[in-house]
Amino acid sequence: ASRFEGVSMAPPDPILGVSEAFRADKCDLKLNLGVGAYRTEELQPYVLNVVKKAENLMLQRGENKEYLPIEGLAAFNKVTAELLLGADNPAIHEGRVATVQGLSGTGSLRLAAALIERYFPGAKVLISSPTWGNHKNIFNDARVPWSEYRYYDPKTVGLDFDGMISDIKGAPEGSFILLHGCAHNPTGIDPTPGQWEKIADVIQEKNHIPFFDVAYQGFASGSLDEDASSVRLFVARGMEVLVAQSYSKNLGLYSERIGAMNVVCSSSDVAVRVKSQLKRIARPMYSNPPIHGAKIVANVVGDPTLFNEWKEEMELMAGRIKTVRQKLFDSLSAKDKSGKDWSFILKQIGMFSFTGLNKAQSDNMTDKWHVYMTKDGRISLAGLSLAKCEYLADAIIDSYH
Ligand SMILES: Cc1[nH+]cc(COP(=O)(O)O)c(/C=N/[C@@H](CC(=O)O)C(=O)O)c1O
Repeated sequence: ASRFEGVSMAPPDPILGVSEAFRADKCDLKLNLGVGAYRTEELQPYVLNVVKKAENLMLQRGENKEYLPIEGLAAFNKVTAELLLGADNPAIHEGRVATVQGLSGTGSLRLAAALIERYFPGAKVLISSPTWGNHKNIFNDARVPWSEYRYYDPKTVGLDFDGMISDIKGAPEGSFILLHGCAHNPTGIDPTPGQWEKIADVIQEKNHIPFFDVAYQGFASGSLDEDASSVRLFVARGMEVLVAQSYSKNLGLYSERIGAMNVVCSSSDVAVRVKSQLKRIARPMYSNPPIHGAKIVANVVGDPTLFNEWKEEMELMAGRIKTVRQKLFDSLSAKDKSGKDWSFILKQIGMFSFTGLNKAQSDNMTDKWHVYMTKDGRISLAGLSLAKCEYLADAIIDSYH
């Protein structure tokens, strides 16, 4: 008998497992609205033109394959902090930002979780209810206790702002509050600028530490600066802030695993020490990060022409999702005779729409209509074409009623 006999079968991942089921489906009507990955109107994966141009540049220049430093590519770390905070941000000029290249958003969140586990024993992380399917796994595996703050209100299909504020107020002083910088996953519901001000107030009052997950900068509104405004608000108030970044969606670098962990500290002396400890955590975890994605980001942002072209392509991607969102709303409104108000779909932002379908109804979407989505009722509009909106509306209406 095997020595690994005691190893049980792990359950499929709630998000990435959906793509596996989709691939196994032979029906040609099938629709993958599971993973948050952009597809074109032809439902094909999309490699941005600027990425291809940057890669051609890199090939011409010839690159060696030497190890990167533990903290990653310096040119990348510079531009990623500037993209997030604005190149003129005083925190950057005062050397108060500790930035380490991470294995995309997931790896960056994991680095932060390890730092919290090591230096804030007993501290809790508060995460939104609901939140991205992998947040709980990351903190569980890093042995960081977490609890939830109210976020989604099924009655209004909107933000339970009062519940959110009271749960953040009620948390033990000095808790980490995990916030989605923009395009909240899975609800697509973001606080208004006024609500962000109040969230910052209560976090400051309670001496909590804000911890942003920024996986969609530029992808939500189409503007890099607008989508970073929540983070910049907290930094402008002089708060110390943790920010995990990902270039999976906004630059389409999903499998390059390129992201960053930024810790905005109150002094440069502290930032230097924090960075040194992030390196100490990274070295035994994966030693040093992959170069290719970091070079692409540094080359795209470092060249004004490529940078502008990237911004145009981001607006195109965000724009396509907005038209698909509108078309889905129009199809649902035209077809549904029940008088249900579907306008919540238009109020949501980013890649996802939180349909309110429960698990059984989501199962019906898959079993009967071959529409693949996550069981919390989330659909990725990035995987939807205008041509398929009517079909999807039929499936949703059939599953709802
Ligand atoms: C909020 C959020 N944070 C971090 C990540 C991690 O992405 P990375 O590729 O590690 O940078 C994702 C990915 N979300 C999509 C894909 C996934 O689940 O991994 C999703 O929600 O479908 C997020 O939606």
